[in-house]
Amino acid sequence: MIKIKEKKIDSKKVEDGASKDGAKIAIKDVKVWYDDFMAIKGIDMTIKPNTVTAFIGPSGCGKSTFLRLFNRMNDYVEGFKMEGKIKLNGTNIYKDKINVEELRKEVGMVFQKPNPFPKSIFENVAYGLKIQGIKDKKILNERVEKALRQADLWTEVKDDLKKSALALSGGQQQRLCIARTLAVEPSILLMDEPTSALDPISTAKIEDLIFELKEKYTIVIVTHNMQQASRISDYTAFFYIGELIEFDKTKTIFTNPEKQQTENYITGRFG
Ligand SMILES: Nc1ncnc2c1ncn2[C@@H]1O[C@H](COP(=O)(O)OP(=O)(O)OP(=O)(O)O)[C@@H](O)[C@H]1O
Repeated sequence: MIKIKEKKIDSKKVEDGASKDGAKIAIKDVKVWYDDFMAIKGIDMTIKPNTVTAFIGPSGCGKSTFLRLFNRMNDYVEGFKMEGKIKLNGTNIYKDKINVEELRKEVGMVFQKPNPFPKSIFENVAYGLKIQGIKDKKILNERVEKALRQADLWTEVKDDLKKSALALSGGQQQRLCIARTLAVEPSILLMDEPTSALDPISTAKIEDLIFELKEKYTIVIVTHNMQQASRISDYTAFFYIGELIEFDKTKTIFTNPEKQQTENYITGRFG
């Protein structure tokens, strides 16, 4: 739940996903600067609940910057400035009084390189729950098991929960990081090139997982892998030098894009 001033978004509304217009995330005329450099040049986008949206585009076009806006990760970057509105379930997340910790519970993030803590498998998944103040062993056990099952890792690690997370393979570590994110029960999952450090088998596992997770979550993924975008996403956004060139159903983007620039990019003519 996101707390803004005294107002709360009730969890039913969050689960159902959205504001009156059916948007899970509604982005209106968003601009971003790093000091004087304009990295995002006025973007509108509507992301629907329980969909997978892929962000594609050449290196440096602003995909990660745009993704990181959704959980206010750019706030830490020196020189960062943004204009415009981003509404999550109808609530503007750039209002001063927003509770950023609550926002990050709602909007989980998985990074390019798996980054488990140097702790046990159990402690990694329980971490966010303990920060929330959950101490009851039974509840912790249940939530850890649930998250590991959701991340399709439970059968592989259930007898080794005390083992160090660092002893897992890269692919398992990435699923552990997904479990750690899911444990605090977000409704949006942001993934910044989550499979780029993984082998093809681990990548396929994560892709299958993304497909299953969209039943419960709204997923936004940055990927350089065009086949991956076409395999797993419902919608694709093509960015180029800070602009959103085209945003449409993935099938349309990959079979019948409106813009020549999009076609050039997806057919490998540049980027
Ligand atoms: N912390 C920062 N300070 C200054 N400029 C930045 C910062 N982060 C990103 N930029 C610039 O903003 C632009 C967009 O970067 P961003 O990382 O969002 O692109 P990207 O499309 O995700 O790239 P990649 O695919 O290589 O990860 C780039 O020109 C980049 O150099």
